[in-house]
Amino acid sequence: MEATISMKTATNTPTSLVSLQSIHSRPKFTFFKPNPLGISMAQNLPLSIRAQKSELKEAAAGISESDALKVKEWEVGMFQDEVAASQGIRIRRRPPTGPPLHYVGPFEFRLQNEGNTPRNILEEIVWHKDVEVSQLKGRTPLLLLKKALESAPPVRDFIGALKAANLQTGLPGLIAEVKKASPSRGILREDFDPVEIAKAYEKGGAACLSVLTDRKYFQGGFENLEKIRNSGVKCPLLCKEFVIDAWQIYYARTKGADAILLIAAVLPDLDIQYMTKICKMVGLTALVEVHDEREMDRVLGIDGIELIGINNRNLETFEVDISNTKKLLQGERGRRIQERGIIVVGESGLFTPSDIAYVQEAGVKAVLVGESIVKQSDPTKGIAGLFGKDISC
Ligand SMILES: O=C(O)c1ccccc1NCC(=O)[C@H](O)[C@H](O)COP(=O)(O)O
Repeated sequence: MEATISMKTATNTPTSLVSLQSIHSRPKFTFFKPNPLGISMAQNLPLSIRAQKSELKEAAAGISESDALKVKEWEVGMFQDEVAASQGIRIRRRPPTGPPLHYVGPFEFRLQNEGNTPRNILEEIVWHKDVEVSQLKGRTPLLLLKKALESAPPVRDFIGALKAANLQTGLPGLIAEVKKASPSRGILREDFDPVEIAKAYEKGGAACLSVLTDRKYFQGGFENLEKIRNSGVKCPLLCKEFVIDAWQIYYARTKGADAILLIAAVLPDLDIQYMTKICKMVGLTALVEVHDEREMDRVLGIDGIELIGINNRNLETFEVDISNTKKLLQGERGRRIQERGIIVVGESGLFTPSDIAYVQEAGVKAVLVGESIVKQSDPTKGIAGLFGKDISC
């Protein structure tokens, strides 16, 4: 279906449209670049419009540098999903035909179709995040964030803490997750006090903490990350987010994160490459998460990866299977990981000492655990139960 274009008044005309119109004097060039509110999408433009791209390029010659940059951004946005699909990524960054809201005159109506309905929960989260991040960026531009980095709390060594715990206990270092709810499990803990839980985890021997910052789907927030960071808890903190834009990396650092999650099911190779570099620039550790062999092979093809998480949960179906960790570490992949000194984290669905032993046997040096410990009335005891012994020393 062709993109349906909705514009109520000149005041809500997407800025990208305005800028492209200013490049072109002729009205037929009414291009719709993906914009912060997803009002219209370029990815699925009909071929006739795509063909005009070269014409646009020609017209762009001689325009100002900032307008030329906007044309480039438009081109990149246009092919984003095609590039992702060629790497086996099924998650589309934005609804290809725009959101289901449409306006005719003063009326607003919903028209649901394949192009504006998310195929699964991960895609829904990503589409929502895209709008959320665009709005946040509008309020705090990157330039301001970069300035704020100067007063951010110092970075702690995330991988160092995991290695030290592994050496000390002979067990995988624990990344304990501060999570109130999740799409698959609903509310995990009604009496949710993030700082109290973080302190209980630290007391129980957690090496690092993972803090959910997504509000809509996990009932988390950046205020939780900040509060934990300012509470005196010493464990390095992972910002558990759905990163789709480098801006979020800077933002997480200003809020006191020491590490951040990058999900290979969402991010094409170039994004992972570019984002891991930005992480290094600002001092953050990147935990790059994979779920299947293809994602693992893509990530192993990228230089500078130090920490890989294998998620046992399929984020599209919610199916959990801890043998996934073993499957992805077998044979050549496991050897390459060892050779390169990459630390692997086993993630999701770990409930018992035998689950921990199973993923350790498979080759992980760390585990990321949420549900099984956050649900315990005393999370400190929950950690001892998970490992079958007290790991605080
Ligand atoms: O858990 C979900 O429902 C979920 C849905 C969509 C995207 C991500 C999701 N979870 C993130 C995680 O995988 C877990 O928070 C993490 O690995 C800990 O898992 P668990 O120990 O099983 O709580």
